[in-house]
Amino acid sequence: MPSLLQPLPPNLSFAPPRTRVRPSPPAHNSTTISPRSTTTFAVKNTKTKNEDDYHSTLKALNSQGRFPRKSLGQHYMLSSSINEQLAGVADIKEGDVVLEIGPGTGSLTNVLVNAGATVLAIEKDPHMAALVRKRFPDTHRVKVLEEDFTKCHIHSHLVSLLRCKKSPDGESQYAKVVSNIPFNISTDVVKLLLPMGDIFSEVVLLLQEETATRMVELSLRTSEYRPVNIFINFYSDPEFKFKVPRSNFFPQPKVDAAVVKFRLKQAADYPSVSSIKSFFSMVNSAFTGKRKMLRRSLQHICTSLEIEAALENVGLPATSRPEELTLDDFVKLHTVITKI
Ligand SMILES: C[S@@+](CC[C@H](N)C(=O)[O-])C[C@H]1O[C@@H](n2cnc3c(N)ncnc32)[C@H](O)[C@@H]1O
Repeated sequence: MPSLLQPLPPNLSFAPPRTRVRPSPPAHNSTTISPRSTTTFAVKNTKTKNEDDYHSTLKALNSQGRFPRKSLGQHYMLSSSINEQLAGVADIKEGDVVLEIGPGTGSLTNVLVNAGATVLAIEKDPHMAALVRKRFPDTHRVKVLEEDFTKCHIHSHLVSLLRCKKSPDGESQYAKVVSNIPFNISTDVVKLLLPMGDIFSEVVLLLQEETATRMVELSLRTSEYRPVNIFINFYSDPEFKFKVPRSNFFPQPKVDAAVVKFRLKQAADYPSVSSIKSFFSMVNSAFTGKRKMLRRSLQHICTSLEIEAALENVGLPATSRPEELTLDDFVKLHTVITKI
């Protein structure tokens, strides 16, 4: 069986970085590292204290003799100040329980632990999981699970961790999620986490910028408007926090990133529908078939005449298409249709 991560070929090991200090402005510099003379990874506008992260990230990778794997979305964060901002967005403080998906070299984990959190870190890459375990030997502060997040039973892991942390007055505590996740599992992560308002109060994710914008902006009446927008707003209040230029990652991705904070709703605050499963089944059907009118795409639920009547009943034109309906409109339509 080939190793999950390919060892660095000898001619592709990371060379010691060359550092150029710009004379102006004095507080900022530009550091350039060349794994090969033909390839250049540059970190611009990072403050002097972030150089540590830059060097330690490469040192950690070198210590494993590993080259970042594209299939695992391994773009490591080089700026400790961005990691601190991520923790700040989630307001991490002493005693918090935090889930981190994909800790990588543990640079964000370190910031979370320094802020006082207990971290449950889930890492798919066995080499990186071993690295994080070695870096944080205190298993009371950092618990590392070597698993694929999209397949693990996160709910049971978190529930037992939170039970140990229950406050003396018996009040339940909520965990938080803070993660720089691989871009290719963003939608899966959001779909898994947002309905968990019973254990998480907020989910702070570093996402591809385009995905972040699409998840937060409603884009009603555009082809960008999808069932996932209905899903996100059903379970949370999303907020675009800040953009992260691609130059802050190693290796540098082809796109910029951005931080989104999802404040999770609790079940009592979800829009009132008779069945969440049947609601999302209707929403998904509504969006099948590009630019189809609802009176056609929902025909498997009831007749077109009944759908037209239901649309008019909730104050919408009989010719409505899914991209014209807000979450509230879908909720009202579902209520009327399920009574037919
Ligand atoms: C974008 S890197 C971020 C690493 C680190 N958090 C940082 O900020 O430098 C994504 C990390 O997620 C891990 N990963 C990829 N797919 C995963 C999955 N399905 N479950 C858990 N971890 C995964 C990768 O191995 C990698 O360490």
